[in-house]
Amino acid sequence: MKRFLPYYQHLRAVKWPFAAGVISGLIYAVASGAGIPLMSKIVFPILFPSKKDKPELDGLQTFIHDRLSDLGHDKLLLIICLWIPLTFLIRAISGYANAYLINYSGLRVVEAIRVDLFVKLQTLPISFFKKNKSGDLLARLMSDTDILRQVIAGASSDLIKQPATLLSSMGFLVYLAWQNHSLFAAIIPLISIPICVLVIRSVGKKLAARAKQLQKKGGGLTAALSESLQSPLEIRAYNLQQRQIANFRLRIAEILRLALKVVRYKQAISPSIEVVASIGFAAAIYMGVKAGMVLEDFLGLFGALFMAYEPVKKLGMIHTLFSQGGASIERIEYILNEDDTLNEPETPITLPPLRKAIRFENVSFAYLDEPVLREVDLEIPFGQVVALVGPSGAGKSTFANLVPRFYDPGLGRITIDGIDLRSALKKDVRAQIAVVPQMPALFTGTIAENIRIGKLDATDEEVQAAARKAHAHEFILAQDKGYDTEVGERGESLSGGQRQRIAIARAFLKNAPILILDEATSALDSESEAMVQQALTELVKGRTTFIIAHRFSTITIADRVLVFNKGRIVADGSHAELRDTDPTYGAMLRSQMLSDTSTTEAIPAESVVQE
Ligand SMILES: Nc1ncnc2c1ncn2[C@@H]1O[C@H](COP(=O)(O)OP(=O)(O)OP(=O)(O)O)[C@@H](O)[C@H]1O
Repeated sequence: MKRFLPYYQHLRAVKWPFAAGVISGLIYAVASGAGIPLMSKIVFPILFPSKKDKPELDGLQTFIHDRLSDLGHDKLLLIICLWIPLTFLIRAISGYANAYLINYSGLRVVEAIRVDLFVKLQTLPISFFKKNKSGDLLARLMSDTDILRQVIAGASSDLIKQPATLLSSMGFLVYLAWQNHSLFAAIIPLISIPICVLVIRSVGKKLAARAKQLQKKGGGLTAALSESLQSPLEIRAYNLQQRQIANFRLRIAEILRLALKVVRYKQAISPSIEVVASIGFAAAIYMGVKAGMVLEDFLGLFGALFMAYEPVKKLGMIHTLFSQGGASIERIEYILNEDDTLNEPETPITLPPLRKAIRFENVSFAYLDEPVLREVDLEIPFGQVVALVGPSGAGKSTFANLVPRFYDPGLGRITIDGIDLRSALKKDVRAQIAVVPQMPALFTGTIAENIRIGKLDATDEEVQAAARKAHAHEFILAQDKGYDTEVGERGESLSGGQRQRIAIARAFLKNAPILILDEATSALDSESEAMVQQALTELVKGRTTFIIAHRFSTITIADRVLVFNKGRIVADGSHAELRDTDPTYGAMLRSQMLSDTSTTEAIPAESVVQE
């Protein structure tokens, strides 16, 4: 329960509906807790003949009793017959208002938590997404917050109403007992309430453990599902359907097993409380009769006891809800409390556009323990086009990813015109960089909207000019609706080359002084390849460019080549220099020529590098 308190701060935004909800809960409690037993205590004895001459009443009760008696039997009967539905009407309206308003407040809380989670996910470093599966994160954002909504909505409406009902009926019981000594013995069965609490606590604990496992498995299932939905090609190409189905069945069966356990514990609470309560009732009857209790007193006692056990039962259910919700809170907090490992500086320095050079000063970096970049020390003057080559896993992408601060160096520093990247805001660093990834992501929306990502306020003319420079204009016009063509979820309707050209158009539009380009490893068709090549030649002009090169054709547009091997730069120079002086690079080129001189334009660089 304590764990949920911080989230109730979101209620500040809905304080009035929440307050109205609480007040209706109190009205509900008074109407049901004290109203009904009160009727049976004061009113029914007037209407129904009893063995007892007159009920024992206190001053106020006698006053009410006398006024009611003065009305006459028939009139009173009419009033009571109206009073009963009226009491229930008040109970119904206040109960409804309470449930609606508290649910509304609960939903607003969940809405705020979902937004907080999303905001947090936008700021977390890339490393967080590498270590967590997107499906699991999705489950935390959607299913866990939904469970939280159920908890807040389910619990909140009762959280005020039920304790208030319990208190009012218990207060009434104590009051009755105070008035009538014979009742004292009869309220002793109330000690069965603590027994109920014990039952609730122990079941709640078990339920919490199972709920935690269940939510975790649920996250795993969503992750597996999203993986499966994202890889239809591989699944079919490798005939993995049966394996996927078997895997899915296994997960579902495990989830079913855990879900049933949760249901068992959840459903056990109410009947257990009823059994304990029925023993309490039986004890009340026994002790009441032994103490010489009269029917009117017993009716009052019975009503109040009934009203007292109902909230205990409901509170038990709330406890189970909180136990289940605790597991979700834990999973939500995993995201909310994640530290941003790429801290912003306390007093950020304004980063002017790059004019002179980017420097890597003795930079080393490790994702885990093993360094993947070692003592990299170099300067890249403004406007230089640098090709990064070397075997797979040599550290090329890691090197390029340090420039936009996707990661920070473990040792050493990277500067732009002498300013350490870590002393500027991440958004300012990234504003200077355009990135064209290997498989550019296209967002849901039109082609124009996808290009406009480079500059959100770009005019249609600017978008088209960028597309022309990227050699994308023609194929865009050939689409059904030209620039207004919707691209699919992952841009599946476009070819790899077309997607790259849209990403290049984005980069043209962004017009940033630094460009990072990760070439597509898959071969583009020769026309697309030529288009991309032409677009790139244009794009790199006047920008400091890093190209993770997979094609030798790319090296021809580079001023400088960095050869990576096992995290070190083992050769650094122009294509011509390295070709003549560096044996590794020379070997790379020779192997390429040996492999097939006719396809030199499309041979992946790393395929010819021997470690
Ligand atoms: N997020 C990560 N967590 C842990 N290790 C990683 C991570 N990303 C990369 N690595 C490891 O770091 C090393 C360098 O990887 P990097 O991607 O920089 O190589 P690369 O030269 O770009 O390779 P490729 O050409 O295949 O993309 C590899 O051994 C890789 O397994």
